[in-house]
Amino acid sequence: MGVVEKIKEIEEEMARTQKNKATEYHLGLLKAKLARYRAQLLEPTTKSSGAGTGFDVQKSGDARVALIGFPSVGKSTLLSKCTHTQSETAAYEFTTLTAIPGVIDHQGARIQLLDLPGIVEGASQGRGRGRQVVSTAKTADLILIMLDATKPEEQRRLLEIELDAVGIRLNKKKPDVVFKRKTTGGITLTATVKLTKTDEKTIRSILASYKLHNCDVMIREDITTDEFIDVLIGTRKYMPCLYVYNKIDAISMEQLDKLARDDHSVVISCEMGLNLDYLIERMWDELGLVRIYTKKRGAHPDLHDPVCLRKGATIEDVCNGIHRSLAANLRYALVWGKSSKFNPHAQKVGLGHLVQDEDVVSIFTK
Ligand SMILES: Nc1nc2c(ncn2[C@@H]2O[C@H](COP(=O)(O)OP(=O)(O)OP(=O)(O)O)[C@@H](O)[C@H]2O)c(=O)[nH]1
Ligand SMILES: [K+]
Ligand SMILES: [Mg+2]
Repeated sequence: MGVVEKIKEIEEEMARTQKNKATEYHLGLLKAKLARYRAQLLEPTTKSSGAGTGFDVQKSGDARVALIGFPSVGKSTLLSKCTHTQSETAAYEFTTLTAIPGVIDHQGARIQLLDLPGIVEGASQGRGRGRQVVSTAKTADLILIMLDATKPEEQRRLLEIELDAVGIRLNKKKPDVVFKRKTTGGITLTATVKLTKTDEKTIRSILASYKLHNCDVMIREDITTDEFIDVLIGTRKYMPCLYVYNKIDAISMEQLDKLARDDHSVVISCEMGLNLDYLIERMWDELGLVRIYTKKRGAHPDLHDPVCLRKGATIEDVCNGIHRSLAANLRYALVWGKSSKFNPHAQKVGLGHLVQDEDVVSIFTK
């Protein structure tokens, strides 16, 4: 029996099994087994099989955003509207057959927007170009799930299931669990909070099913069994995501109002150019980019070409963003702006100083 059939069999057994306290343990084991088979499916078996490898598109700019959706929801139309790149659009499905990159210039930052082929149900099990699409999506900093506002709401769930099956966790934080393999000493399991969604017995048997007989596990959050399996598998990707409902020109105000209510959703019409600027603003916020303007001694800061970094960046990152030998030769830096203790005056800082959006930085070398 192939892996796909085994997966199907387990899924059927899970669907047949009623969820209650008595079956919780058995379901936990099934879930662990399922996760193992899915991981196998995603590993390339031979070099030429292509499974697990994405489209070969060079990363460029300061961040990458990937467009995922069923066919004909308007992904290529969005790329063509927001960037200078034209991607073929048409009323028939699977118009786009490869990854097409475009660039959005926004507030001095360059965001790469990747148009991708539409995916179909079952994509995670190898249907269509699904696996290639999702592997490429994993290389992005933000996912835009594009949906057709005129289609049933269920399409969103179906897409989420596909992404979940390949280990992409949307808008979720990594579970707060410390897991350490050892060579001897058995299993030490501690929980600093009360576990209400799973229990010690389930966790121990899952560890056993993974042949993990020596390890330290410290659980610091009320996790589910699935979240524990994610920690064990370790290759999960936790990614921010916006749900973009397109074609709002074709729905009623009542429907629109309902779709726009969700925290992570943005409603647009590519064809009518509605709300596209707002979508870019939201992408900017989700990406959490910071712009740092550099200033040479005695000159005005360069406001046209900032160094773009992630929230949490330090002076060291700023140095590396300018030239790779700079950090090693830093004497000190002067910083003006929100991160300066003496704002509006400059503060003298070292490599570890955290910078903030729109800071101005002068670097002094040895
Ligand atoms: N009514 C309406 N139609 C739209 C809108 N945006 C795109 N379309 C139409 O939707 C159809 C599909 O658009 P595409 O951009 O090719 O969709 P896609 O998601 O790239 O499709 P595939 O590449 O086949 O997966 C085209 O006929 C577009 O004209 C919109 O905002 N409103
Ligand atoms: K299309
Ligand atoms: Mg397309």
